[in-house]
Amino acid sequence: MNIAIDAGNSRIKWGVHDGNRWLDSGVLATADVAWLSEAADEWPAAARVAICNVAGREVAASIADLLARRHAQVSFLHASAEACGIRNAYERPWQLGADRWAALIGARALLGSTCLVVCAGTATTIDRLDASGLFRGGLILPGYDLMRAALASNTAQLPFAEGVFRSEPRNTMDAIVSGCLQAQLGAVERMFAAIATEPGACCLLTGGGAAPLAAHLRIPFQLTDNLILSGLVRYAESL
Ligand SMILES: Nc1ncnc2c1ncn2[C@@H]1O[C@H](COP(=O)(O)OP(=O)(O)O)[C@@H](O)[C@H]1O
Ligand SMILES: CC(C)(COP(=O)(O)O)[C@@H](O)C(=O)NCCC(=O)O
Ligand SMILES: [K+]
Repeated sequence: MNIAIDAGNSRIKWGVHDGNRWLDSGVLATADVAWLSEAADEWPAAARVAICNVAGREVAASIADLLARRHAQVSFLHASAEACGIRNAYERPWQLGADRWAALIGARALLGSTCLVVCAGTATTIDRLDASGLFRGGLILPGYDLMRAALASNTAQLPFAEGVFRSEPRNTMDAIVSGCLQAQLGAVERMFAAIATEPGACCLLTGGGAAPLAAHLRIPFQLTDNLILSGLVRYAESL
């Protein structure tokens, strides 16, 4: 039995996996990390726990503390030069976010072909994994909600926009929504253009902000819930 915990900048996602399927899962705001202990009370005590955390030391310490009282086998995943059949071409491999590393491990377990791994969370990351298992590099940009929030908080006239995606927006709300979405989509599609001719090239899309991107992407893609959690299970199984 494995428990996977993905602590992101907005939300903590967790799941209990029995080797074949997810038995239980949940989501909470990262600010409410203390509530994770309620969920942990229900987890099987003998399970291995694998965690990726990009939400800072305090969140890591809170999670480690609440698990120490319940689970003996707790491992935090950190990016490295190589793990689970993936090699990391980052200049400083350990600098790569642990969530991106977990997503790459999850992607490799799902596909053997070249792919783009897109995690649409607080930030959007767009990572290139080749058919040999080499992570070649990737992009970090503000997520779609963060882009809209940045406009709202740094301009006098722009609100946090709830508009409609249009090719030729003719009001402020639609212009913001369309601009921020086009920025996300354009980055993904431009990165995909570099791998499009490779056999089986595909884009895996995950994260809380995946749906608005999925609605408009013009490349072959798979929406994959739990990509990061699946990568964590794979990592836990490799220990
Ligand atoms: N119900 C929701 N609560 C919070 N965020 C949501 C919700 N639905 C969609 N989102 C979007 O999902 C993002 C968080 O996704 P997630 O993958 O959990 O990110 P992170 O790993 O950065 O915490 C938010 O920035 C927001 O854009
Ligand atoms: C890029 C991220 C902020 C994404 O975090 P998220 O949106 O999932 O909360 C996180 O993976 C991170 O802090 N990475 C470290 C820097 C890097 O990956 O190069
Ligand atoms: K992300």
